[in-house]
Amino acid sequence: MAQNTGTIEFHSSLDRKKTTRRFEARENLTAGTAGDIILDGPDVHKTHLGIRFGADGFLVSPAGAGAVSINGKPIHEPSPVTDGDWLALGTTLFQIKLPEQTPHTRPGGTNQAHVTVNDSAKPRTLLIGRLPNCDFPLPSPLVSREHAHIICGSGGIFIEDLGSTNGTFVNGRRLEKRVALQKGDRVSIAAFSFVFTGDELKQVDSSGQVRVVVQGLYKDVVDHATRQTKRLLDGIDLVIEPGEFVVLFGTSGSGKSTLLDAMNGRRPASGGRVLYNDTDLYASFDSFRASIGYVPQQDIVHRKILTGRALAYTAKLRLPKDTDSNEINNHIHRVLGKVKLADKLNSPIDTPAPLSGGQLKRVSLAVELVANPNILFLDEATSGLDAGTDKHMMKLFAELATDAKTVVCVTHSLENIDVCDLVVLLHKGRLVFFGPPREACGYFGLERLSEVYDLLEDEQVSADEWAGRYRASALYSRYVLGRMAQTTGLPDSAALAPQKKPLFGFDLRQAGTLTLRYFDLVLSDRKNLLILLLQAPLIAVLLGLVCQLEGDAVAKAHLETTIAFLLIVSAIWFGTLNSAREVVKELPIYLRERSVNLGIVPYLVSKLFPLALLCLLQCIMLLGIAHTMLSLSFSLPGSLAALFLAAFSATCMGLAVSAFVDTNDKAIAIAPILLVPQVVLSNAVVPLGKASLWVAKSSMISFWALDAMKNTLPQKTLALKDLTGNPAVPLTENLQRDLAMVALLGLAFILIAVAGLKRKDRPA
Ligand SMILES: Nc1ncnc2c1ncn2[C@@H]1O[C@H](COP(=O)(O)OP(=O)(O)OP(=O)(O)O)[C@@H](O)[C@H]1O
Repeated sequence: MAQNTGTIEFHSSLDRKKTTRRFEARENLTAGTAGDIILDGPDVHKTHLGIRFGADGFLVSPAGAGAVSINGKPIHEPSPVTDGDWLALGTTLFQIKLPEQTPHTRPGGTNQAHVTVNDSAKPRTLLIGRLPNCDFPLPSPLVSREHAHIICGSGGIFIEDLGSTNGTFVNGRRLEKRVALQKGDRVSIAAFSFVFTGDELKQVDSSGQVRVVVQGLYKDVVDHATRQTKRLLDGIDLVIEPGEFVVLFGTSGSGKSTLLDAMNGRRPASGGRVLYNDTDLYASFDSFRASIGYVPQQDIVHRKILTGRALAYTAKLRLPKDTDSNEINNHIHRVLGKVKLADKLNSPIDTPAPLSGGQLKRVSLAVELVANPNILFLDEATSGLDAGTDKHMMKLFAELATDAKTVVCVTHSLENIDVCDLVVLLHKGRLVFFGPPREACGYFGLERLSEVYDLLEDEQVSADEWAGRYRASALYSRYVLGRMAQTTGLPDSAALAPQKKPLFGFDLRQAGTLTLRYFDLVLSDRKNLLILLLQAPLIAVLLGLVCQLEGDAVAKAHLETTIAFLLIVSAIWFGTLNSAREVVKELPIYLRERSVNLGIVPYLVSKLFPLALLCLLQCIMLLGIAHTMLSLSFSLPGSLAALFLAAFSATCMGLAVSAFVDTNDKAIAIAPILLVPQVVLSNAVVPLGKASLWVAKSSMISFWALDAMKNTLPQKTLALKDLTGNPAVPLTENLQRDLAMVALLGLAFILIAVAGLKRKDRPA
């Protein structure tokens, strides 16, 4: 029997906005940026689509010149749409939902929710990608244009990744080669999950939304002070439905950050489980990595560059390689609009007109939203903000949740907690309340929720008792047990060990983007750059004014050796101080990017290349001025090579320091500890004994660089003998070997820097 009314929903892939319209029978409407139904997108026309509801359901057709396709097939006439279809208006995809219609497979077609892959005896290859014209369009910025192939042949059904940036995963394992799909296999691409039923790849979640189940979670650590095992979380059970905004609060030290990090996989729990859409998070972490948004307490944005540029670099680092500049600009406009900073696109984050604390937090949030995550974790994202800004931020988080993102936020401020769907209250690592905020006061018998802290601190009732009371409550039955009952069994993938990140993987594009960003940062901080560039000429002029090359040939040779020593020490000083803070000063950003997809080697290369250029400029000025003022007799190319290599190896030493420490102060404090031995063991200040000579040869840049400098003196100077008959300029090795040793030490420091950064991968 024909229905009199029908509802159609358009879920935008751009911002996950849902647009719903109820139709009367035989009603005709248009959709577009100025149609009866407003649908937005970069190339959506004012009236782009005609829609008619009748006895055959919904029929859509192009209403003007704009291209329309359904599931990748262009249409020119009225064509039916069914639940789960992907409708493309230009390049903007909308998933159609027909709430009153049972989902079914389009006959002979490729309905997105249930893709029949072996309905043909003929071998065929289906393309999965983010564009509408794919056989299998997955509208997410994290999906590559040509992401994966499904190959249906007589030997079975295979899946193959096409070199995508964010990977194709089968049962939580990133695909490295073509594999045959087995019944029950879970395929994940970005936040989309499918189960292979034998003849269908069935989408198990809609539009990539995330449902979180936390079951029996506990976390043990060894307390460094007492050497005893300490339980930070105990028996945590929660279920968060897709699109819910959940606030985590509790007394100080109650385990909020620990729980947040256990739920997002940054610091996994010791036991229990965390499921995202019924898939074990820890076992399949790599498949979720790119689609989890995380805003830590510290800002994750470089302050020295323009807002739009900071976001563009993030987009280039996180989005697939084939994302073009138009798409990146669209994403930047989308996220700045979302965090209500559209007018700050070309504003500097820091000077001359710094963004406010709230605006800075919103930029950090925008950084995370660039990849359009489906689940967003915010750790005290409103701390330090005034009450008004806190309110705006909380409302913003609630709006993000209405865009079908699951949002979990730790906060201390309870003033604006009403805007969230559910609150989690922790006390001494135990769950003492999980339910709607408006029910919390009634549950605890309080007038204001802020009084709950005093109630919990009252030692008469222990944390275990509070947890027990909650487990016995109707709220626990409704919000934990009731929801938990809808969770399917633990998937097989839970048994898998997480894949290790390759240590020496090198992504040229990533290295290029990071290098450009680093150049941008160095050039934006003009005052600092000027100070760095002025150091060398100032020292060179000082040397030129103080030193006089006087006396006989031997005295002059000794003086030139002393000047060489001073130049080498200056170069080592420049190199170390140029780099000693370069990692640690951006540690929160490094850690966040590393947790997504940052490679250690591309990261270090991006630092080394600009810093090498800086060293070269400094050494040219240092040597050029000193050489001219003092008429030195060192060969210019040879001595420049020795100076530059010394400065560069010292840069590597500074990076190694920066990679191991966790604060700027520590980096600055350690630098002299490394620099003083370079002076003492250079073989220029004090004569070296057997042991000290061995230490100098095996670890001192200054020892080999000074020997290299001396080797560039003219032969007649090197042939001079002093009064005792010994060479006036004693040498240890020839120039090539000296330079090779300096380079080798630089390489060793780079390896130490790699080890320091690798160490930071360990969860706390
Ligand atoms: N690695 C660790 N070893 C020992 N104790 C730890 C470790 N990590 C956290 N803790 C302790 O566990 C407790 C919970 O820490 P967590 O940071 O999760 O609390 P929180 O509720 O977020 O605290 P706050 O509100 O003060 O930020 C704290 O008492 C903390 O000192």
